[in-house]
Amino acid sequence: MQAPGARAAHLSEWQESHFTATSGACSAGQKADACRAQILRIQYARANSELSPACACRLFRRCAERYSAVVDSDNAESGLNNYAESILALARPHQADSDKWQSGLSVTSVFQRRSVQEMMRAGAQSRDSLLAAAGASAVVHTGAAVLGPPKPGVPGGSGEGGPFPGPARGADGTRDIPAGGVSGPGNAHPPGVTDTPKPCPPLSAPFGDLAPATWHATPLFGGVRKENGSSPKASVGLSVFLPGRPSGPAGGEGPRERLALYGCSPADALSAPPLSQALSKTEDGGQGEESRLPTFKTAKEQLWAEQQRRHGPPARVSGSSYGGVKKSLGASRSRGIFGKFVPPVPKPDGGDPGGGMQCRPDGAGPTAPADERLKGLEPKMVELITSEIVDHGPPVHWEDVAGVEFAKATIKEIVVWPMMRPDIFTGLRGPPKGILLFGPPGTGKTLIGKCIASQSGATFFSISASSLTSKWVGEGEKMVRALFAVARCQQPAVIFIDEIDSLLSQRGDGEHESSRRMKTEFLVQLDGATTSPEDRILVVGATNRPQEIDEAARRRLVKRLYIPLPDAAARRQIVLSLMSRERCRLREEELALVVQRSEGFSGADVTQLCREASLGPIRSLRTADIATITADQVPPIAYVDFENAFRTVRPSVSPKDLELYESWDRTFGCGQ
Ligand SMILES: Nc1ncnc2c1ncn2[C@@H]1O[C@H](COP(=O)(O)OP(=O)(O)OP(=O)(O)O)[C@@H](O)[C@H]1O
Ligand SMILES: [Mg+2]
Repeated sequence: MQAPGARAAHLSEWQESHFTATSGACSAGQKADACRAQILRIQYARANSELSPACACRLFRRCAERYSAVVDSDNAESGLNNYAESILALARPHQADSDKWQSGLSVTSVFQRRSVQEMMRAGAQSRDSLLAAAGASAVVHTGAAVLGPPKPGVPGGSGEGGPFPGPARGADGTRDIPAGGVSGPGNAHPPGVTDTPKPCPPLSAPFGDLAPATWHATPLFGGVRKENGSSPKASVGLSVFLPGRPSGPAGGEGPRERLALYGCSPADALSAPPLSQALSKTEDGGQGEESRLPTFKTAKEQLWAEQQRRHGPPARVSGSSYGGVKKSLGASRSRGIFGKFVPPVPKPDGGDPGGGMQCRPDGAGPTAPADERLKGLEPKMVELITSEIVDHGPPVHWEDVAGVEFAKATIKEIVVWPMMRPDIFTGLRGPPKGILLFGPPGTGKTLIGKCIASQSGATFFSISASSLTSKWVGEGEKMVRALFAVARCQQPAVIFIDEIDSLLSQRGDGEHESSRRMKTEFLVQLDGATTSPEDRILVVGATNRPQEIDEAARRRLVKRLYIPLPDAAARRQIVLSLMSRERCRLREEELALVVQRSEGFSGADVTQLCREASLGPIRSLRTADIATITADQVPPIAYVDFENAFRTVRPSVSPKDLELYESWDRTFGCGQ
């Protein structure tokens, strides 16, 4: 017996949960919780003999009815079953991600699970005792009765004959006991078979309905009210993803139908996300099923299989790794699915945009170039060009280059537009094939080169002439030939030669033989590239010593653009751009002062000035503070830091040098 105090507390709990379960102010979840708590309390009270069996049974039934009304109601406010609906709707598309995914749970297998059998036994036992006490007229021992929720819409759907909901009810208020129905509580067979066998409702497909068609499969997890095959769940699943389409049973579709419905090709489906791979294994084996289903292939595998089917065994590396406008030739680029070497040139028949280099079957590298134009070149050299000379730098935009508006406009006209509309830029309008960017050091010539690389969409070969002369001593001549040959195979192409003066300086008596040969070769190639009308190769040279360039080369670099020191607006743009990445408290008039005082600075000098100024706030700190300070505690850059920076940063270009550039520009330049 309980103490009076404990009993009082017990009573108040009863009242409280009864209020919660019936109150209109409580949410459906709270009501369900209260009902569950009440059921537990009834069991507890009955076990302590506080309630008579009949009373316990009555209370239990009422409570269970209330509970199932909440759980099974589709009403978004008063019921919980809407959650189940949405979860099922969410789960359904994941099944569609993979053709062969299916749950390990099926109508048959779920009843063979030990946990389900234990539940069935326990449920049947307790129901037996309660129903017996209440004098119920029918006993139902079907697995579906245990697991299946009551039928909303059927009065007393939870079963007036007991607390456990059942799948079907006869007109007399007792449950249908199917023919051949399972009679024992521990029976692990599937639920009863109806007299007229019906196909499985397709909606149970997400949970792996693989039961034979003769089973009248009662939905295992509730919520499906109609069992006539036109379940609302099917339309829920489809209406989410296929608005406007006639809803039909999703589970009944074959893979092809589903693919067609979802508007993707089988190839798309094969390249489905890894989720499909993860789901491709059923929970409890399902190996037998797996062997009947089409094998899942990744897009890569499929591509490889198709290539093998079409072209036979791989004698050469596929060029399919080339894809974008900017062709990938370098070491850092994708090298195809199995290939070690990415051939740099297209097949002569044009069928394969990237193929061209024969690979040894052992994958040890290229043997002989397949393209006629690469014949006679050392494959090693071709590969060097493709891996080292093709540009890989971060993208540079036109806005990153401050000032030099005329040069930028001209380059756009010569490089970008002809690439965009080669049909317009023909004949007289044909773009020049050689450009020379000249001007004082640090004015952005190399930067412009990088910008052309990013923006032109052509294959961009960037080489420093000094590396040609120093790195490949004695081989420079071959290198130059290989460079132009590869570029010819990779049209449209831009060859950017930085410090071109060291390659094309005036030929003199004291010159080394190999250097002279290389220079001659360059001129020959430049001539070929610039005179051949069908070649779409642009050579861009940059130099800060234009006066040293051989006149023969100068003639071939027809557009000679002066890249001068930045004017005030350009200097302002550089400062603003650099300071925008830092914490800086420069007022407008202070910025104007910085711009004014940096007159005569090159772009590189202005950059250096800003670097120096940015160190000012750090220098103002004590050494001890530097060790402990957080990044946000560093004081912002102020005008005083620029004042200090001006003490150490001076212009790198002298007025005398400037005079030389301007005079050369007046003589040979193509500026306004
Ligand atoms: N017009 C500019 N706009 C923005 N930044 C510039 C500009 N000019 C120079 N710079 C800055 O100076 C740096 C050096 O420029 P760059 O290497 O392009 O000069 P360069 O003209 O090629 O010099 P050199 O003749 O010595 O090779 C750039 O990385 C950039 O930070
Ligand atoms: Mg440079």
